[in-house]
Amino acid sequence: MILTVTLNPAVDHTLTVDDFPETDRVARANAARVDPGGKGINVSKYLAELETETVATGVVGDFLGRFVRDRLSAGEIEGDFVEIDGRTRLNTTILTDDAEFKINHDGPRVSADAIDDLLETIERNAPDTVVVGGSLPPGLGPDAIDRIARTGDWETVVDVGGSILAALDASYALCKPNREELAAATGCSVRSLEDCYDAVETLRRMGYDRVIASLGADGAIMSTPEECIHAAALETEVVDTVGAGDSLLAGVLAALDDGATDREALRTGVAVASRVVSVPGTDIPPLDELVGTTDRVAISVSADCSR
Ligand SMILES: O=P(O)(O)OC[C@@]1(O)O[C@H](CO)[C@@H](O)[C@@H]1O
Repeated sequence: MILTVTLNPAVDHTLTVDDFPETDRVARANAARVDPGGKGINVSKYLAELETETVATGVVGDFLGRFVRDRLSAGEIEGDFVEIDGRTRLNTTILTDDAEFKINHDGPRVSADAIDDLLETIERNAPDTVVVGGSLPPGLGPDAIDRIARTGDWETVVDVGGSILAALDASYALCKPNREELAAATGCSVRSLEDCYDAVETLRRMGYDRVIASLGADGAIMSTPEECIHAAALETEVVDTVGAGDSLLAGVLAALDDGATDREALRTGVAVASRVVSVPGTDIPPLDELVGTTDRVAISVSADCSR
């Protein structure tokens, strides 16, 4: 079972406007939606839609925390959260015809005691894999993630910011940086695809067994001890990129859990992400239509990333 940990969950508020707000004018949104979010929670949402067994954990509080719990259970996504005194944050996305703006709140203060409760929760669920996703709320440092990785014999996967990736020092089976996070974690320039290959290798040398870099329109790279795979993105009409990286990771993990090879798993991840960017918010589109699209994901393979 794949358990996800979101240390800083969010309610994602997505507003669609015709024109972006101007100074001193009220902008009117013609569509709005709210979704339970935060990177780990999104991974669980997509895993559940892909029929992979998952439990979402993390720390939630107050009415927005209740919303996260309630919406997950209404969607039949198993949750097992630790309650805190603070209020789960509200993150806002504004979509216009041709642009996307995202404002993320820091989130409530979380104490180290909440991590003790969380560790108990994780152990009780006996996962094979633990995915820690998203930012750290005020009060917690990278050592909270290292504690999670060191507590059990599960494999730990991280989808966290670049500075956190650089600071972690437990053993990690996989990390999934985006382009910005790759640059921040390694100090490498990541303008070209070649730069990304180099940065991915640097990250593997920093101790991550596998690295999957999500590169938006440039697709994704997966580097393993055996090979380095690039998968091109599928052409699709992009409505909202929020959650794209989470869905790529969920697609890869679901396929690996089903016994797929790394190459097939990366193709599935890219196909899932290409579908998810076609809907607003961190909504879960039906993913059964994926059949057939994974074959369309073009891949190229090399013996290693350092070419
Ligand atoms: O502030 P963080 O934790 O880095 O990111 C939080 C977030 O932007 O990530 C998800 C999309 O990946 C959203 O559901 C959520 O609002």
